[in-house]
Amino acid sequence: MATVEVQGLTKRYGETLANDHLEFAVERGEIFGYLGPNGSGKSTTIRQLLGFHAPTEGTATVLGADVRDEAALQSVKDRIGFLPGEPAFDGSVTGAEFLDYHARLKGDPRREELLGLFTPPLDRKIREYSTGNKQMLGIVQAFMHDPDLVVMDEPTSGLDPLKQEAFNRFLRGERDDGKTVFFSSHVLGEVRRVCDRVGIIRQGRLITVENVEELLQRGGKRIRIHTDTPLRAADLDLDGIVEFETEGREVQFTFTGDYDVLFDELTTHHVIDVEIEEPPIEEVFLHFYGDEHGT
Ligand SMILES: Nc1ncnc2c1ncn2[C@@H]1O[C@H](COP(=O)(O)OP(=O)(O)OP(=O)(O)O)[C@@H](O)[C@H]1O
Repeated sequence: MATVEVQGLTKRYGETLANDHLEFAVERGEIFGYLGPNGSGKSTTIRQLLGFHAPTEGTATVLGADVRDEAALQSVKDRIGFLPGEPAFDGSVTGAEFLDYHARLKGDPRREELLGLFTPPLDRKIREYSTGNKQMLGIVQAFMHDPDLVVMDEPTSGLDPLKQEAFNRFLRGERDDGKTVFFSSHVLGEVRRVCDRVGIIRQGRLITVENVEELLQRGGKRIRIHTDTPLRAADLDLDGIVEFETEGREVQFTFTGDYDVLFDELTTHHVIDVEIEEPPIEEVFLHFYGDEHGT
């Protein structure tokens, strides 16, 4: 049985259909990214997986427990770690006191190991913490009892790039040890660096579940080129160019075609500067998943 199995999961808040008959599974030993723009329904799914909100229709199982069955879910809770999107810390306690509290609830065999990697200032009151320090404290809390499944809502917001990389390395190690990680994000770059597969949600509906490599191939890259004479779209008549924009001697477009063909073409122009970036997530949704999924 998969570690997480979502079966027709549906959640309505009044008129809002926040999750619409979702179907997907997260296998043991994978890092699964749950990607979607703001308000698409990611946190709603997470709240149901953890039993905070009841599904309107459908259900999910987590480590074999049906999320509608409070007793079953309770029996697997100490095998689950959770990092909320906006952790509600009590600012008047120190980081150490916060971890002590959680340790009493579920244990902390990996606390010291995690504090070697993530370094919140434990003796200070949480109200004095920076966003990144709070995030690190939340990460230690989520993993210190050595859970089999960790669910995280936008985990790397606030971490600096070095800590983010340390976190990604740590997650890969957990995955290799057979742990399962489910995390939501609205940042394609965050998901691509660490996830094996990604589910894309938009307006409550699951658009696709893909391997990250496939997603990136479909998503293309945003390319910005500065030339000494203005380029027009017609000068770059290549397959795979969309969203072409020009401003003075700079052009920008999203490219999903063959890089060799693009670079050959560019040798016929005098290029002063080139930037290649991840496309904005909305563009991936709009251009590669199309309007039939609802805009
Ligand atoms: N408790 C609630 N009551 C009413 N509507 C809600 C509630 N929680 C979420 N919603 C609505 O459900 C939809 C999905 O919200 P959700 O928070 O799940 O999105 P999200 O993808 O997690 O967004 P973000 O990336 O901004 O956190 C939104 O339209 C939101 O306004």
